Amino acid sequence: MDYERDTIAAISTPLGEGGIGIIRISGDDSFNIADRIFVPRKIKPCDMEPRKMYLGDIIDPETKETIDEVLIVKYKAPYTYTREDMVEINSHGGFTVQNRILEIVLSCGARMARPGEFTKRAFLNGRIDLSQAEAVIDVIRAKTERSLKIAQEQLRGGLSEKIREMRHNLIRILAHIEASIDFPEDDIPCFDSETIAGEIKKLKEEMEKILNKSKAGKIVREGLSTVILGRPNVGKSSLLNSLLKEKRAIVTDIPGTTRDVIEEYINIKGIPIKIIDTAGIREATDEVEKIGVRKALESLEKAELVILMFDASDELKKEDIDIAELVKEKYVILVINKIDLPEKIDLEKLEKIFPGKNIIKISALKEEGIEELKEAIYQAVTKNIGSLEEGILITRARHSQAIRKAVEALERGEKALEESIPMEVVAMEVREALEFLGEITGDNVNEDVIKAIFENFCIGK
Ligand SMILES: Nc1nc2c(c(=O)[nH]1)N(C=O)[C@@H](CNc1ccc(C(=O)N[C@@H](CCC(=O)O)C(=O)O)cc1)CN2
Ligand SMILES: Nc1nc2c(ncn2[C@@H]2O[C@H](COP(=O)(O)OP(=O)(O)OP(=O)(O)O)[C@@H](O)[C@H]2O)c(=O)[nH]1
Ligand SMILES: [Mg+2]
Repeated sequence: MDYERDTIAAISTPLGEGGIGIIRISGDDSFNIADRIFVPRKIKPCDMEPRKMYLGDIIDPETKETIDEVLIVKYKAPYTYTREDMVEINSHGGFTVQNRILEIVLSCGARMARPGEFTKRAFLNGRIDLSQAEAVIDVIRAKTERSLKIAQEQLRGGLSEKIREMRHNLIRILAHIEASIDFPEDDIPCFDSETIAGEIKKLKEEMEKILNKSKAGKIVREGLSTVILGRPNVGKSSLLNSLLKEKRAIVTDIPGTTRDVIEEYINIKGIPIKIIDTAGIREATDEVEKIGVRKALESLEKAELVILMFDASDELKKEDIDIAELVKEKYVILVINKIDLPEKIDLEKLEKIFPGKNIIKISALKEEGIEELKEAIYQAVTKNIGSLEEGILITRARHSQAIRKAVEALERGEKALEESIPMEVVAMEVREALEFLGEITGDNVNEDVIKAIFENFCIGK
């Protein structure tokens, strides 16, 4: 796969007020551009040692106007992030100053980098594989220390190693199969179909074990989406606020206050939980509220966990029961709010609707029972996803799909073995499995997939 060899530039730090801002340049022309726009205090860029910082000024080569006092670093290929010549300009961190410097760099012939293009070049130049490149953005977006740890492990090459090892084993199996095709009369025991079947089974089980934890991986990377549902005024927004410990959502005693869907992350023991506050569900008459209710129902569809809320200080109403019907397919935590007020709710009736289900009693207003609720959410997560601790964790649907397809290919291979279909067919399936695993590391992946991955990056990465 080839790529454009032009020189690219971007602001790699967030735009806005900051101590320092970094503008990055990568490509053959990087050092030339630096020479034209940097006036050193002591050493000219062409005489600068790589990876050393030098002080000087960025000037506009047209007007000779000084733009900023900066530190500049030169990186000589191939020992760089992209494996191309690179320059980093450490300017003051300000919107105008950084943009001005970028414009000057571009006017000297660099092209604005597309999202993820530096990392894409690191991948295309073979410094990192595709799963490591994906880990770069996962590190940046990690929501909890647990997410970060897993992303760092993947960036280090942990997943790549595992995939390489499994591919190596597949190649070994393939060699056995091919030997049995080429020399069928040689009755060497380790080449018989039973041994091959055993080897395939072992590898398939290993892949299945990884797949079993893919849900956990996805949750650690993306968060568990948890929707708070209930009829108007039960205290959904109050609960969101007390979980966040800030007044994020509007709370009033008017039923139908929340209309938009509000999403915020909380961290429960290192697991990111996306809490979604929604409009109270009822037969709305108001046009805006109707849209809110529709959005609430859409959130329910996508949610992995439902916090179903009832008002302890009020009777169970038809609306409550209708909502209970809606969540039947979901993992539900029952919450009774406003326990600081006299209890009016018919708990027995509620228990009948949800037999055997634990009910958590809280007061969102007085912040009582919130820790118990968090513990229940954590329990729901661990019940749902199992242990996070040991072994390799895959965090992306792209990875689990590839492994699933590899497992399916191996299953077809096993079936062919059982049915004594020619060994060539078995070999073909093993080769397929090999290719699917190669999608993860990018050894075998099409350009559209690569494009889609890097499009999701931020600019300057
Ligand atoms: N200023 C700055 N800070 C940064 C980065 C950067 O590019 N610039 N990084 C970027 O995101 C991260 C660091 N990651 C990096 C990874 C590899 C190489 C690199 O040059 N690798 C070469 C040389 C290895 C070596 O000297 O040991 C290589 O692997 O061949 C640079 C940065 C975080 N902080
Ligand atoms: N006494 C008491 N009042 C509460 C509690 N939680 C919420 N409230 C009150 O109940 C009213 C409704 O609270 P909200 O959080 O806006 O309820 P909601 O479910 O988001 O309502 P909608 O957005 O209209 O669906 C407000 O007046 C809150 O102060 C609680 O634990 N105890
Ligand atoms: Mg609300």
